[in-house]
Amino acid sequence: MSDIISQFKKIPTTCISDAMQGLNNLHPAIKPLKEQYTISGRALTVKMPVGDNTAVLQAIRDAKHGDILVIDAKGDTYRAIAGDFVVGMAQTLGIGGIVVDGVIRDIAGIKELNFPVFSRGTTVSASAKAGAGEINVPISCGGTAINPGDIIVGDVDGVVVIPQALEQDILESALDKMEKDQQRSDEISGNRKAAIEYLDKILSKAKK
Ligand SMILES: O=C([O-])CC(=O)C(=O)O
Ligand SMILES: [Mg+2]
Repeated sequence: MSDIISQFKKIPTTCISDAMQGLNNLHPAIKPLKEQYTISGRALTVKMPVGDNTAVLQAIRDAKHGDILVIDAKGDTYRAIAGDFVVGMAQTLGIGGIVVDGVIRDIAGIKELNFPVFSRGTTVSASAKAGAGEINVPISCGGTAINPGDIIVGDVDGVVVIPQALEQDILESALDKMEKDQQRSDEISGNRKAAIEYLDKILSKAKK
């Protein structure tokens, strides 16, 4: 895992989101299949028509080790973009995780694989393999623009996208935010006097 990818992996998505003024998070309905799943890697983007997962298979075939498949399935919740067989192949070929603005199926089998999938949930019906779709093009996923190579970080709170051109600056601000959050908790949590002082300070500033 490259250095910047492993550094982002240690930062909660909430701090990364704060470093981007809350602008680049996917729709919060896109959640990990298991709470403990985390992902951090570069986006291999997939644009597919509703109900045709050919481009997902192409992306799995072409992915580099550690890539995160980010799939624009238009928010469709009727046709699964993959089940345990397709997800198993993604795992076998070294993909780092799957994020989809859509749904999956065979979730008992996918949970057994222990492979991180973030989706809108599950369904029963599969997609056709009709040959449409594109990979490695700019997409919109969960209401957010994503370009191939952007950094994707996901955890129990959701998924954030770090645009490639800004990644070093965002890393620094997110690390700073994480440290400040920790300091604030250490000083204030469980301390009644410090909590009242903190609230009074924020409230008086907000009401000016
Ligand atoms: O084959 C598909 O597209 C979906 C499926 O059931 C699997 O991957 O197990
Ligand atoms: Mg299946």
